[in-house]
Amino acid sequence: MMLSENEQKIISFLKTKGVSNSQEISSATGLPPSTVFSNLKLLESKGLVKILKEERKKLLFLTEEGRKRLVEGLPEEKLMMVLGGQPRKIEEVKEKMKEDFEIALGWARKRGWIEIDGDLIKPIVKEIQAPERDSLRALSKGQGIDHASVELLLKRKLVERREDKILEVELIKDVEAKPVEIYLTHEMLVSGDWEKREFKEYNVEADPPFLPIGRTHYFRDFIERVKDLMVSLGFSEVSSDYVELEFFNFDVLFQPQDHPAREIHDSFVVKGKGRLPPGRLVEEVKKTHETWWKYRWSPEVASNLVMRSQTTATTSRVLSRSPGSPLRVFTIGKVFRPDAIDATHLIEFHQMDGLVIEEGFNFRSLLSILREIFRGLGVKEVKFKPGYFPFTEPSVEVYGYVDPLGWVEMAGAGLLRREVTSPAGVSEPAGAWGIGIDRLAMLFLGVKDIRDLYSSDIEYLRHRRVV
Ligand SMILES: N[C@@H](Cc1ccccc1)C(=O)O
Repeated sequence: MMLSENEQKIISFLKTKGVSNSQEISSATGLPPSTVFSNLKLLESKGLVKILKEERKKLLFLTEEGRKRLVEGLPEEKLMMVLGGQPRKIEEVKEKMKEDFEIALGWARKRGWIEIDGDLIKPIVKEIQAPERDSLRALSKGQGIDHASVELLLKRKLVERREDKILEVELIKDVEAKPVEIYLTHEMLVSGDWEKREFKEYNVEADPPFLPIGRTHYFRDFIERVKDLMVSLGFSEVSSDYVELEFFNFDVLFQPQDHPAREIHDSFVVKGKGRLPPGRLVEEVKKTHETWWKYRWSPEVASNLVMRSQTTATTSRVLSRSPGSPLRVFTIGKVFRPDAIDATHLIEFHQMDGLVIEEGFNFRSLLSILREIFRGLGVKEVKFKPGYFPFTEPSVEVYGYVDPLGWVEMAGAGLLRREVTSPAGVSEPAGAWGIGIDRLAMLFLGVKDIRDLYSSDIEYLRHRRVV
């Protein structure tokens, strides 16, 4: 029977134990777990060991830092060495300890090992022993440690919890193995020695170690695809900040300050005030509100800051720059609204707003663009219902048909009112819409809980199939 050096190491350890597991074998032989796995699979295929159990467990591993500290000592231990039982100048110690100085000082003080006196560090105790060192040593030998010690090591980032596979195995056949070579070396070739040696055979069926590859978050990916679609329809992307003036989130969009329409959806208020934009726009907006809504428009209210509650705020910022025509822009990003969080509601979610300004643009052109967008998104049938938004007239709600749910509300849209375009100096007709992106993503990606769209759980993301 031909056994490699690693296989022999494992076999001789198993001879002493009979039954063992991959973790124990790894710490006893010093072989990394992935090597132990592949060799155990090999040994199984040779009929020497039997795999009794294969399970996944969260295990503690020394971090790189932990391995370093195990060998070199913890920073506070080093500090005590540097002091060597004598008071020493802070500057001098700092010089010697370099980047470890701060941490060392913190822990040594916390443990009551030193005291600071003027510009001196004085040792208080002689015998020092950081308990972490023992814990690290025990762990590296595969021994268990108590809960408090684990917590301490985790806190100091000396260990981390990782999920790993464990194989429980039994030695079922005793073998006297003769050594085989794993590597064909330059020397063997030169001397011709290779002819006399035996080499380890390849096992193409052995499990390789699992190598996770980085990839884009699936919701990010979906958003990118929506962007691609919009660009392919001739739209350019625009964006603006999450923290927004009420002015752009509401006033420019003709939502009066003293009207319940302002609270058509609640918004998060941000402390402080923003600055209204220079130029004629503020005057024009004030005039429009006072003429049509008949109240005294307040620049104070308009300067309040909110977390934008709709990406239509970005649209109103574009308008405020009197962009000219023809214009086709879109924006996709987060909006914020207070709500009770559950499987279908979050306090932050995504919208995709669009704006078209074009000579001759009308309601029919708007519906046709919306049809085109939804077709591009994979929604085959759409239906329009009259709707209401303070800034559009006429307004529609867009419903899309999705199996097996039926008709689902997906967007709001309309032609921007003169009261919105005129103050911004836009004289051509303009169409706008806002599409709820999370809902769409959930439907297309088969996600049942909206919170999963924002998940950072590596296991979940790794195993999620991208549709
Ligand atoms: N901003 C509106 C949607 C909308 C955008 C643009 C035009 C009309 C409606 C909402 O959040 O509900």
